[in-house]
Amino acid sequence: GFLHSDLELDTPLFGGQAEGPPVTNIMFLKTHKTASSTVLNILYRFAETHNLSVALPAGSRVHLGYPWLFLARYVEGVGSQQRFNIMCNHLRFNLPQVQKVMPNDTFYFSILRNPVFQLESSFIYYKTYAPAFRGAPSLDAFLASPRTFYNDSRHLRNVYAKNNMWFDFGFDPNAQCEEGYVRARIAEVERRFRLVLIAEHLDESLVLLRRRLRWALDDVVAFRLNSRSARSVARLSPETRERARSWCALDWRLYEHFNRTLWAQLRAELGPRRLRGEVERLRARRRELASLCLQDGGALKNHTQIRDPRLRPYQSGKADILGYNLRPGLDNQTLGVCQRLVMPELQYMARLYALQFPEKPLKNIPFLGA
Ligand SMILES: Nc1ncnc2c1ncn2[C@@H]1O[C@H](COP(=O)(O)OS(=O)(=O)O)[C@@H](OP(=O)(O)O)[C@H]1O
Repeated sequence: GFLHSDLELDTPLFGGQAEGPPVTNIMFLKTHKTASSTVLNILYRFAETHNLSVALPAGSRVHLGYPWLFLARYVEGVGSQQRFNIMCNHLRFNLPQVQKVMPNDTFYFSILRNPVFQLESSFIYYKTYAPAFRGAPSLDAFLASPRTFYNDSRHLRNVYAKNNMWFDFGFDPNAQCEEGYVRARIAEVERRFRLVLIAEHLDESLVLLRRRLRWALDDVVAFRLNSRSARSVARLSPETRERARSWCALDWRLYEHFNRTLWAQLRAELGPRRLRGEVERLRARRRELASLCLQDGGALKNHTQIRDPRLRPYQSGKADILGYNLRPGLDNQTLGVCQRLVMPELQYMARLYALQFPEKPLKNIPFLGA
């Protein structure tokens, strides 16, 4: 049918440079509020369609011990099975423990977002959860006097309020932004992570990811997941943006560095013309899949508008998290493909858990009333 009509989609596109089998051992450090759920969907789909094992949270847990530093025992089935192919749920990075779960040839990658917008998204999403945000009437107010609100930097729920991406990499979010320290940590990330995607340039990032993993085009096509309605996004004044950059100075340094290296790699490996062509192919395929799968031309829907409860994303804080309705009347095979493309993280995790551990109790997704 339609999904398999374009043979070119399955062939490598990068000439001799893409030789070899697709990479299947992958660790994605899922940072917070950075488009990481969109990337996770890509990895879950690849794992499911290629029958790969995923290092899923143990028991009823929904993440890998976050915000505690990751430990191997947070993974379901660790010990009974030697190693896993894919690891991509939220965790705080801790290399020696990750290595107990993942093979030696694992490809490590992650994603960063401009810390100003990452913080703004976190503020709304964790508004009622993080004590530092709970007391602040707005992000402007929080940043005008952060120490008033962020008065307990050791509170575990405050990890979302300062240098949260730096924290996710396993580093101290309250450290001084001192040159030697920052450079040493960035060098550490560079040594381990073969690629760091940038949310602002996600399509360019995915072109590079696809090249590194030697995957087919369809493997990296994804719809935007976990986005907020315009109503729940705050407009920030230039002063607030500047304050966010200095409040999250460690995140800012990390972001600046990897934004620069992403573009250096794109220039060196593809060049502007080829990159434009690849990005356009990715977007064209996304549009094609959107018109095949999604109702109303792919319009984002709030949770009351999403008919199928299994496709409703988890709601948090003051954020209005959007999702999609599928076109009615899809044949079974197309329906399966489309459902996987729009399935929210928690539901997809529960699905993979049930497939991988049929003997264990199902993951309970409380907001679905399951
Ligand atoms: N394709 C693409 N390009 C750019 N930005 C994107 C994309 N997909 C998701 N997003 C935005 O990422 C935010 C959600 O991030 P996460 O999925 O990492 O959040 S979470 O930590 O897993 O809850 C969320 O940001 P906000 O809308 O500002 O909250 C999404 O809109």
